[in-house]
Amino acid sequence: MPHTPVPPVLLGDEPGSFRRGVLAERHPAIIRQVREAFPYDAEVRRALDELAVNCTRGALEPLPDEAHDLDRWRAWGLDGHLGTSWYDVPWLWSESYFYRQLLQAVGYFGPGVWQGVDPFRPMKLAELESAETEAELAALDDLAERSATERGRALLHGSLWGNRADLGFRLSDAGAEERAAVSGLVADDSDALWAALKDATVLCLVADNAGRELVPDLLFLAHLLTEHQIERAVLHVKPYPYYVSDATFDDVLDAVRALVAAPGAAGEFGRRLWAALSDGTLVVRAHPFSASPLPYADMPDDLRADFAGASVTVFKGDLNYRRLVGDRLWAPTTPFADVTAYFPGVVAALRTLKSDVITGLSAETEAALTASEGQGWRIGGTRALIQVRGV
Ligand SMILES: O=P(O)(O)OC[C@H]1O[C@](O)(CO)[C@@H](O)[C@@H]1O
Repeated sequence: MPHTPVPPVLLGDEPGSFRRGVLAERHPAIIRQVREAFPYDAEVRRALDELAVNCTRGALEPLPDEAHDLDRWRAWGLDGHLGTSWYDVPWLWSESYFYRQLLQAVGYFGPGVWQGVDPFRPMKLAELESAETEAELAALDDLAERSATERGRALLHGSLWGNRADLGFRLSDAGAEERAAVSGLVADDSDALWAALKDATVLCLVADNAGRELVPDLLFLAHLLTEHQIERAVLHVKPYPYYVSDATFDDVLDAVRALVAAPGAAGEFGRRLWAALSDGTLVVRAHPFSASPLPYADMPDDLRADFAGASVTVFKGDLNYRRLVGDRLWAPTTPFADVTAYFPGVVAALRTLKSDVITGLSAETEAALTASEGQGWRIGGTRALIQVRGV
């Protein structure tokens, strides 16, 4: 990035900022919700209550000596942050460690009966089984009449706007679901994406949320496989529950099973996905780095090799975008190509805007957004983009 000034990494310390609100208000709200999700025993409830106090008023505490991933967190910088206020370490670090500590509190890593029980599963399932999801699946029947090109474009946009479905975001912004999406994209490289997909063999999709985002992601992959636009899809999910609704392998199975059980075109998509998982043309990976508190510029070699082997890698959602470009307050006109120059191969971002980080806007777009909304467009979840580098 020869000419791009690099702003500092975002912290959550600025009073009144969206980021501080996430740490000070969203995190305790998530703990309250988790506390009600299952009949947790007294030990778990106590651990959750302690975390609720610690994460808003205290400093980062260590993981247990026997934690299976202690060395990994140390390699990611744990020792340098212990004893520091949650507000004074990088925001991404603070958020990621919060979810790791939440899973510790509920006994997710065991030993014990709560081992492997996703504390967010009731919320995820409620969404997957909702009337909204049912209506979205029923709408697939109309798509069947359209040309493959039109279907592809509709499914790409379904996957993009599926990113509005984010249970963590809705928890702290109750009006998010009702606010109308603004259909014009703030950046639209979709032609470049289709051009890259024309000669593609392998597509990597780095998933974001389960349920109403993962379902359209899977539909998009099924379409590309069915139309022989790609030979293989690699779906990266989280290795454990994270940011409330982020997709894990269990969520992939729930989504595919829901599709298979659906009537009409949705059921056909489901059977296509089932077959693709069985024959290895759809592969799911849950790399530990997918839930790391670090930007993708710091990814390990094996993950880099995975992305390098893909014709195109698509990053879904706001958090993945923050990690792709670096969690920094870039000037909005900073070229997306500059901040992703480190990435091996063609990379695309499909994201609705739910945090301050943004790159790749034209000066005109930034001026128009700011004139109409101040800085609210950055975090409101009503705006979206498709950005591509490397075609
Ligand atoms: O599900 P997404 O799109 O990654 O969004 C995650 C949300 O959490 C945040 O990281 C804030 O915690 C925002 O970036 C966004 O509101």
